[in-house]
Amino acid sequence: MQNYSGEAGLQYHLQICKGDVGRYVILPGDPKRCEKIAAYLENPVLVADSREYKTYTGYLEGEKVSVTSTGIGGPSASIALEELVQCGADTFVRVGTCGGMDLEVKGGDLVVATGAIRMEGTSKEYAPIEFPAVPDLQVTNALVEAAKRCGCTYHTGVVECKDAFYGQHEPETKPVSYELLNKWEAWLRMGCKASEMESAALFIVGNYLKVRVGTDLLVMGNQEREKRGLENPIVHDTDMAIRVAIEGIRLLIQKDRESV
Ligand SMILES: O=P(O)(O)O[C@H]1O[C@H](CO)[C@@H](O)[C@H]1O
Ligand SMILES: O=c1cc[nH]c(=O)[nH]1
Repeated sequence: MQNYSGEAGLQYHLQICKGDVGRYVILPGDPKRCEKIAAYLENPVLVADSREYKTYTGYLEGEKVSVTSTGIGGPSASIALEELVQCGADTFVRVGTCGGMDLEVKGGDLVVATGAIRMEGTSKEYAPIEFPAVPDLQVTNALVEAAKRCGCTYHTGVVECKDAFYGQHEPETKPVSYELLNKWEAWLRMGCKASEMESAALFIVGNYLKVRVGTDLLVMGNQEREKRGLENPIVHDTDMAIRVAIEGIRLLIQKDRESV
């Protein structure tokens, strides 16, 4: 590939090299979430800050663990994953926010994704649409176990990924409202838990690159509950989702050590 970075081994967008990151990487969307996550690591160091990609590296259980923000949407998330894998990372937990869809999913709950609807563009540039966007089973099991240990209310199930945030929240205002509304109704009928933007691309790129990817998400609110006049708490605090991701990584480190 053309070397845009000008320096051997330096990744063009993330501005990181081999050795800068650990095998395990936590992936928030928002760069501002990186500090909060890094605070759970031992001796965290900011290793790069480039575009929407901020990277910290520290330690958990004596193992190098990193945090890299992916920005919003599949295009930037896929770049982050590709460049992190080039630097030796192979296990990823996306820790993000989402909007609840299923009526049982309330603001403040967590969702651990068991699959993602590919209503975004990036994953289609990797794999035909028939290929499902599924997370790694070991990472997903670790996140479920972590959610239990953290004592939070969590749901497992399929999340919807799209490119237009306002297509989710104001579908009736869009020229293609007929398509957005009909598909949304189908996702609800299929029991989809929540809507967010990056997991489908991360799962598909993860499958392609043969690395492990899983997702846990804070539910910020639920527009379907709002629509029906049901109680609809709005929650912004991502701390529990972060703690679940950290505990999930700890469990994976332990399991990976046992299996060598
Ligand atoms: O909070 P993050 O991780 O950014 O995730 C969600 O928030 C953004 C939209 O507000 C999208 O990136 C969506 O997936
Ligand atoms: O409703 C929401 C909340 C977070 N992220 C989304 O994509 N949608």
